[in-house]
Amino acid sequence: MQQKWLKTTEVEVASNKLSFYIETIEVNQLSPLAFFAAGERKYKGKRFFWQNREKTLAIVGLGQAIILENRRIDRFDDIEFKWKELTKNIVMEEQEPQPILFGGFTFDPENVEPGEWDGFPSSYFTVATFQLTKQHEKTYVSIHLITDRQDSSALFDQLREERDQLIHAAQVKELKTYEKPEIRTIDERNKDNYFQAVQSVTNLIRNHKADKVVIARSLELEFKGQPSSPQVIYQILNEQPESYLFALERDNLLFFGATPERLVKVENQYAYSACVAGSIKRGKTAEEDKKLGEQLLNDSKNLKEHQYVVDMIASTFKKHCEHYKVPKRPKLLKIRDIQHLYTPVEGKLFDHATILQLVKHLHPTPALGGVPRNKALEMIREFEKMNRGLYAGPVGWMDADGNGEFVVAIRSAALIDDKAYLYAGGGIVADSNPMTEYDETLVKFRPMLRALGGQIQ
Ligand SMILES: C=C(O[C@H]1C=CC=C(C(=O)O)[C@@H]1O)C(=O)O
Repeated sequence: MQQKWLKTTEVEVASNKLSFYIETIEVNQLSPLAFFAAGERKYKGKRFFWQNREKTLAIVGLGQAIILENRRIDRFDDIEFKWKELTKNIVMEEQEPQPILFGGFTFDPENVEPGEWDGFPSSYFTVATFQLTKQHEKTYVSIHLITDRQDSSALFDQLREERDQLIHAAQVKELKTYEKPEIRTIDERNKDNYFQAVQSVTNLIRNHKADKVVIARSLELEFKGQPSSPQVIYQILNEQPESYLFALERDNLLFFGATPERLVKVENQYAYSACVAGSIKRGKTAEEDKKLGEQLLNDSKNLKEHQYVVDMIASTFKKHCEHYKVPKRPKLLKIRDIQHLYTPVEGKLFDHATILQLVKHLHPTPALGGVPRNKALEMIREFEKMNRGLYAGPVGWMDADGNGEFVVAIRSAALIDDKAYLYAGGGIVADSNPMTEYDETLVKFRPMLRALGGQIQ
């Protein structure tokens, strides 16, 4: 095992007498998934995984140096405040990977529907005890210890030993291939309610009660046996490498997915977002695919759905940026099962603007909520009759300098013991048709369903 020592940093955390110890080493040849899997025995339920769309960054977390969670109305501000407190004395060198806060915000903290998300807080973030960062072909492993104990050197030595064991396990074991899980049953939960919800919402939109509302539904899969987290992450790594891949464990729940949709990325006070709304399937041949793409680019219903998202994201950038740009027309975003209308938006943030303030104001965009936002949220609560949990919520990471990236957690599923819950929805406007919307959810279920060993049509 070749390792290059960087340094150990001790930082006093402002008001609560905590110290934040950080030690980072550079390591050779380490698969992020193998590192994640090395934590199976000791850290199951306390891990996360991230790979960006460009595949220039992978982050894995094992264990929890600290958990920041809340069930508050001011949930974004609360997490931001606590993270700033924790990190305000941290000074890192430019090339050094920083400790990151990883987690997510649920779609709607006011939703009280019982189900698989019972007990889940409306914000859930952690700093990992062991953080692997793979960035531009270099891999680092950091230890984070946040403690109020004065005599933590023995504890830190123990963590060093454990880190070396984890690295060793991840390096020497052959890169494992995992079978797909075996499904026993698939249940289209509340299918009748979905059709009714789409119909009722369409009628309300026609009566000018709202302009657009996104209605979703879920599938329940039961497996023969219990799939493991590395097993299902392996499948999305293989099958959806062109998407953002994320996985977050909390006790026996694994929320994971492969989303095409960035909510916001901030790098050195520049912000990047993406409007992704309006969909059509992929063609079986290149010719058919091109035709379908052209059809989508000229379809007034989809263009309308898309424009609501562009207007909202542009107006948020206007409030937070010195300058920003939005292309006039959408392009196509083609991923394995589906093509979307896509408009990237970018801008230079004002000095005081932060990634979490952008997340707070952007979520939910009309790609997942609707227009007007509050009316759409009320209608989703009334008609959807399910709790989205983290589905369609912001999931991602940020560092102490305020850089980070959050995606919209669609094309996702919650895996709990021998069951998985898959989620998909679509934008409803005045000329929506329930059967077409239903078919679109089938296409959107496909990536997660295939990863979990099933298929539709
Ligand atoms: C709500 C979902 O997709 C959104 C993102 C892209 C396209 C969408 C659409 O065309 O309706 C949705 O707004 C989902 O995948 O569950």
